[in-house]
Amino acid sequence: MIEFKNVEKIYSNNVRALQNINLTINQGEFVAIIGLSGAGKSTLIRCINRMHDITSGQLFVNGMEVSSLKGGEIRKFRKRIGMIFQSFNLVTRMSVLNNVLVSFVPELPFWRKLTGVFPKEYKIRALSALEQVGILDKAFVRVDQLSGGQQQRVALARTLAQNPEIILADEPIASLDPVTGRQVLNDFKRINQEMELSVIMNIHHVEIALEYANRIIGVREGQVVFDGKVEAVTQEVLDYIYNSHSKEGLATSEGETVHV
Ligand SMILES: Nc1ncnc2c1ncn2[C@@H]1O[C@H](COP(=O)(O)OP(=O)(O)OP(=O)(O)O)[C@@H](O)[C@H]1O
Repeated sequence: MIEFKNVEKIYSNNVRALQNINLTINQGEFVAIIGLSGAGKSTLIRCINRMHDITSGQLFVNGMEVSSLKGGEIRKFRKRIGMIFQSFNLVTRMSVLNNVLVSFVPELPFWRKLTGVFPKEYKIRALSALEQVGILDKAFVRVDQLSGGQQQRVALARTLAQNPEIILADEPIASLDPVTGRQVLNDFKRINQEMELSVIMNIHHVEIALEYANRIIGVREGQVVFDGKVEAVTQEVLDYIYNSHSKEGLATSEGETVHV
């Protein structure tokens, strides 16, 4: 479970990227965070794995207060939270398998780090992660020979090899065409359902967010202005999240959370 309690994030340039964030995300949810560019979506996601420190309030992940973690604790904590980026973050001149194996490097003893020899058990875990995303046959292919969609699957496999409880995805399909993007999100959805992994994803394509997520969080000017089920997202809600609706307020028949 992820809990934000009155979270605020002010960057060093005094930009208040998040304010009064109160959210509870249960294990196994598939959440899409939507909002205009600059609304605070990436900041919200990146506070969860402490890529950014919050300024005030409290943020808990499975009961652990994220701000209180130190040194090695942060490393261990991050292993439980996979992160997927728009740009895939792969080493394109290496093979698919080696890109997945790289995620184990911090766990290896020094001599193995030097020799680059991975234990069999790790190779099996890496291969099985590739199988989960349907690209086992590409294990020995160099990443730069793959399509964008296949590369994003390698990134997902690298994350899955760590057995995470949560996957944070920052615009995972922004570099892909809509058809390939949907194929990648089909993997996210299947993994979310089969493994009960939580998926929290920032996304600009609203129609795709509504198609894949179970819950939508609308962020506007650093605040959560909508939090509810996909079915409750009306045009009026979208207009409000995307700023074209006045700040007068918004009522939903579903009793969803709407902050004004
Ligand atoms: N490292 C940073 N230092 C200072 N200000 C930042 C930093 N990162 C983001 N901001 C500011 O914080 C606000 C929220 O940015 P954030 O990247 O979270 O928005 P976003 O909704 O993810 O936008 P986009 O959809 O364009 O990625 C913006 O005003 C942005 O300029």
